[in-house]
Amino acid sequence: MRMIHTIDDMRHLVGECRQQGKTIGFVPTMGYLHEGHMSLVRRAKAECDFVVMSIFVNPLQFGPAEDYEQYPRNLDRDANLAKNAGVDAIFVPSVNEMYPQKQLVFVEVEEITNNLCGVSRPGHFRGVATVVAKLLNIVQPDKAFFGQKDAQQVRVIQQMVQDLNMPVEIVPCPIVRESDGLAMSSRNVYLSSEERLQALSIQRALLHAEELFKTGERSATVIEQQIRSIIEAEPLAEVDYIKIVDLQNLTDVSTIEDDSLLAVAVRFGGTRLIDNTILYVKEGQPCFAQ
Ligand SMILES: Nc1ncnc2c1ncn2[C@@H]1O[C@H](COP(=O)(O)OP(=O)(O)OP(=O)(O)O)[C@@H](O)[C@H]1O
Ligand SMILES: CC(C)(CO)[C@@H](O)C(=O)[O-]
Ligand code: BAL
Repeated sequence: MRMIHTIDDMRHLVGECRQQGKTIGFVPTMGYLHEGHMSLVRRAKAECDFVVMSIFVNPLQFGPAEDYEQYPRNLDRDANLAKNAGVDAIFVPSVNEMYPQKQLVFVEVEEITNNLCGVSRPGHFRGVATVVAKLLNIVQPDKAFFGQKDAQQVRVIQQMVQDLNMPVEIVPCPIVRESDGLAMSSRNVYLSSEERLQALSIQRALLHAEELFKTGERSATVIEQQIRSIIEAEPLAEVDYIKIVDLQNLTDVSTIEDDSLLAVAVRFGGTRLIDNTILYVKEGQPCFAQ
């Protein structure tokens, strides 16, 4: 596996792959790898000849009071995991390599960033869209793989690629969970054992919501209230949001008449966790993640 630190070297490697007629799959991450990331790699390997993973904690997507400095980092561990998973190259640029001077150009995705994490984390999606646009320009993949855990992020990237005519297919991949149901996240390492135990209420609440939905409940308010009461029964839980939104435009819905996203963000201690499930109304193909 190659470890690449500069944009020039990355472009050179990608050029070689192209000359050999290989398709390129790209898995962007912020590192501290877990099974969720590995599931993206497996999908990329199944669908592409050459797999590039980026590991870059992007300062542009963190707010001033957020955890940019504390974000867990361990390049040796990540490089080993990536190599064992069959990643062909990791792209590990420095902040200076990605932002050598003051960035004056940003990608702003409107409307679908006006809800959910876009409200709690002002500027977050501008930072995400901008760095993903840069990474896509550097790696020039045929396909890029994103986790459904960050459901709003997937929608934002899909919209960016569509509106800016970027020649890449965005592949959403299902949420991977710990055996007890907690969605895998690099931030789970921040949780104390008590916080972690109480965080299981998120998955319990989502499963309860799915059951309600399956038995015919279509009131978003009823489902949201029941989820809230399950999560808030945990003394350490502080709900940021619990929302059912339209799957395409991410606006609030009151009655679930179309495919919808049930998304939650909850803090346990200082750790903000997100999770979600899709409530499909339409028969047939899921339109968001397979
Ligand atoms: N549990 C998971 N299942 C599937 N995909 C995941 C999971 N966790 C992260 N991913 C995906 O991996 C990619 C990189 O995410 P990232 O490096 O931010 O990991 P993370 O664990 O989500 O970190 P954090 O939530 O703490 O920021 C994203 O596309 C993200 O959606
Ligand atoms: C897509 C991403 C790598 C951009 O920094 C990040 O938001 C993430 O890890 O989900
Ligand atoms: N997984 C999304 C990256 C972030 O939380 O900043």
